[in-house]
Amino acid sequence: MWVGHSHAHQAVVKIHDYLEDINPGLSRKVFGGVITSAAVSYVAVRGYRYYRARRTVKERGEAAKLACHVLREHLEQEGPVDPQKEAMITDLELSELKQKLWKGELKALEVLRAYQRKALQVDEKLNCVTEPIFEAEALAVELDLLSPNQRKPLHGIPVSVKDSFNVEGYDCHAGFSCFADKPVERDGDIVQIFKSLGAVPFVRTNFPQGLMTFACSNPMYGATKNPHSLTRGPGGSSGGEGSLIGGGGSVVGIGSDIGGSIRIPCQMCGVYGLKPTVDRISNQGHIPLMSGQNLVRMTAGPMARDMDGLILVTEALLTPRMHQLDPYVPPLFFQDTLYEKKSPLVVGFYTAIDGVHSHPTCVRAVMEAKTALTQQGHKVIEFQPPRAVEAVSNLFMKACFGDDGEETALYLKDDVLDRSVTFSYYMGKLPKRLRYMVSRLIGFMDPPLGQLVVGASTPPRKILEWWYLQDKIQAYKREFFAAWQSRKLDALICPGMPFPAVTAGTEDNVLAGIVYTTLYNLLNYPAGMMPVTTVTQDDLKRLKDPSVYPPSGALEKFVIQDCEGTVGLPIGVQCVSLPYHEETVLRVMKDIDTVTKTTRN
Ligand SMILES: CCCCCCCC/C=C\CCCCCCCC(=O)NCC(=O)O
Repeated sequence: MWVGHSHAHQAVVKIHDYLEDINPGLSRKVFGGVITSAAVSYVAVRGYRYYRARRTVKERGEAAKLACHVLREHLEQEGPVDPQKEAMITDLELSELKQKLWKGELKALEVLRAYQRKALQVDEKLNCVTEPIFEAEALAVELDLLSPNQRKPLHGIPVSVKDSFNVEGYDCHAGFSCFADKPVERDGDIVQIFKSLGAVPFVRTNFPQGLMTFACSNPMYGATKNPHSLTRGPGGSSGGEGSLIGGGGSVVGIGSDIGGSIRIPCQMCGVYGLKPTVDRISNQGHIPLMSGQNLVRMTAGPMARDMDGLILVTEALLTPRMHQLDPYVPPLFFQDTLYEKKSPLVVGFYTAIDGVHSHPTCVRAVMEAKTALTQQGHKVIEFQPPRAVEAVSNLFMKACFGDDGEETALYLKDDVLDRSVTFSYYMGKLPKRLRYMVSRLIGFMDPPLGQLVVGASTPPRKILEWWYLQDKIQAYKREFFAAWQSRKLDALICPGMPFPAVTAGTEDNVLAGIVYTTLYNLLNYPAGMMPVTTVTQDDLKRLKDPSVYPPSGALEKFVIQDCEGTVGLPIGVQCVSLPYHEETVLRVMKDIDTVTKTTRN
């Protein structure tokens, strides 16, 4: 390096001397000209790339809108519809819909049409659909030709798909223009499995740029709204799914989660979802962001409008076919023995994690779930996860942001940046020492967020340090399991996010809330999220009482300030069990749902 540098230096000196010999002052002119042209070319190239990216973003967004318009026109041309029948179809719970399709009382095509129309209608209000999947029609027509004994478990069920999963013939770009307009050749595994089960993937749904935030907006498709309050966000990153399902435009969908992306929108939009153990459901064919990072891995999972729907779909998905497509999915199919076990369970509970206070409705939701489980004969005992904020900061954040945000920055180079990612993008751009100092400053205003950002700002630098990080994660997993075992737990209930949906675009103010969900990605425990209750006026009174909800940090102050208009917003409970015990998670969720569904305000 030094040798090359010294050669270059000598060459410059020689040219300089030569030019000065010809004409004194000429070298300044020549070098000045070279530097100016280099600078102008650099700015021109970057400017052109940015212009091209803006054009791609605009055209991609317009193409998606046009695709929705084309479908709308196609549906209108089909002639008169029976709105009552369509409303009956889209109001059915998943299990009822399945029965009617199985018995032949409903045709796959008429169910698809009802959902296409409903999804477009919901999308007009919430901007949750990115584009329709046109091949759905041919699939439905084919399904209607099958004889009854050829019907598969999810025969004719329409499924919405988060845009970050591969769908043959469509691009998969996560909001980065460098990936736009490059159609993929193969469906992602989970899409393939849904199809092989007879389901009909029919629309793709919105997400935040780069997927690493719980907002839901990107430059191509804009921001998605919450079905319960148009000024609030749906959560993310599977926010398009949450919004569409919560708004009634889909009965079941596919999301992904590395830090809460399935569970957060479930809480914010009042829907049901399951983040499985890594590799219980194949992840092949999801956009490969952070894919070389193996310490905390992204996982695909189902989201549904009702509890029985979530169970039905999970049971259907955990088939031998999944293992055939991806041999790294263990050959562990739906375990009826766990789900149907009659003996009472020991369920731990906590209402808050030290350092990040829990909104009174979130506390009440856990207590209502606790009462429900006790009524069902389970034993519910207190449990506090050890060192949660510290573990997420020092382990999860180091693993997930250990590249200094380089991967995202690479894809975003000269691209259009969405407002939802500016904080992490520019934090990544800061020189390391400055970033560390800024993180410390953030810590004065918002201690848990400061801790998280310090974690992200001090990643492992050498391979040996990565090994040590892996060791520390294993050690934390053992520590958590020892605490779990000491209480003889089968499962755990707790808040999934310690506040309801926040005003759209303000998610950065409450980032520290992610410790509630990311903990179970770090541990790789399966975790489900389900609606239990809604915010009441009385909860808001208690929110403003410092003895109930101390305004100790920036997050809490923001939640109090943002609480106007939150009455009626859904709040859920997170249910957790040991790795590969998805069936226990579902059993606990079902037992809570059986009681709380009837009394939900
Ligand atoms: C390297 C620069 C430092 C950046 C510091 C950023 C601090 C941000 C704090 C918390 C953000 C963590 C967000 C995690 C959200 C995960 C969402 C998710 O599960 N995505 C995966 C998916 O959609 O599949």
